[in-house]
Amino acid sequence: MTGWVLGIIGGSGLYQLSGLENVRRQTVETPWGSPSGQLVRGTLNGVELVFLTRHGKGHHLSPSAINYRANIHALKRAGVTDILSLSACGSMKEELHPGSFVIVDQYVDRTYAREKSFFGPGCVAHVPMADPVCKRLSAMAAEAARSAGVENVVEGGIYLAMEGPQFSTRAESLLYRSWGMDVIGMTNMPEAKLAREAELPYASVCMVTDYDCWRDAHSDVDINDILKVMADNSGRAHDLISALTLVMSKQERTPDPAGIGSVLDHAIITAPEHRDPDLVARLSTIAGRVLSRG
Ligand SMILES: CSC[C@H]1O[C@H](OP(=O)(O)O)[C@H](O)[C@@H]1O
Ligand SMILES: Nc1ncnc2[nH]cnc12
Repeated sequence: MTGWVLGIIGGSGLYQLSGLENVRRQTVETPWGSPSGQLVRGTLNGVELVFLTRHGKGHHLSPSAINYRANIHALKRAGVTDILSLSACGSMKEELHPGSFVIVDQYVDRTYAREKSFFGPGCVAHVPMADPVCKRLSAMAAEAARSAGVENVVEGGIYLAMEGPQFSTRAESLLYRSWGMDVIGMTNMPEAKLAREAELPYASVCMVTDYDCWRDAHSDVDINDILKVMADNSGRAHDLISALTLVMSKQERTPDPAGIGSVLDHAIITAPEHRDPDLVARLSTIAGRVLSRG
């Protein structure tokens, strides 16, 4: 064992992991409600994995209905050290053709109907989000994607997170393009923000399924086309995960060099005597490390 416990959040088209050994399923509840489904634990290449399907069994949760706080809490409670997200996404750039894997490194968050923080009245925290993903895990994921034979692996890119569930209008799509966005999806926010609050390094592999609707009116994004491309992508996503665990199995985990694991040290600004004891209790898994200091 090398200290890595990899949490995997599987998005559209990635509903289970194959090849896991010693599989255990856990139904968990959290102070924020229920996660999307059971946690599936097991080992791959000797590395402990905890898998969660983002949209739940049979894809019954829309992006706005996903309980992102419960998902991140459940993974933290399960002892994961790092989170890898796998997502379907639309492309905003000609060169990011369907089948490309973009390891995004920035976000523009346009979602508005979701709970975005574990903190709130009675315990306020402001964590840094300038670099929203873990550089180390992203680089490892990119390397793993290349060894899985993905033809176009792109390191870095801006993900526009939209509320959905409807796809964008053509005017919106053209606007996001003019902003320089690379890919578009509906789920990585507030997931990445919550992972940061939970002091968990997060990286996101975005698998391009379509050109949204900016490019060619004859091939506007369509859910059936997305699912066909995802079916192709999911084999490579499995190979990527396997390659990533192989690297992890040979490398002892050290704390994230960017300090993500201690980001709450200076983020909580509510004076101890003004903290809401109920919220503090709900925060014990996420922030107990610092809140217990008083
Ligand atoms: C099924 S296409 C739209 C859907 O797919 C993406 O979800 P995920 O990130 O979980 O793969 C996208 O964000 C939308 O929610
Ligand atoms: N074009 C698109 N817009 C938003 N989410 C997506 N997921 C996959 N393709 C998408």
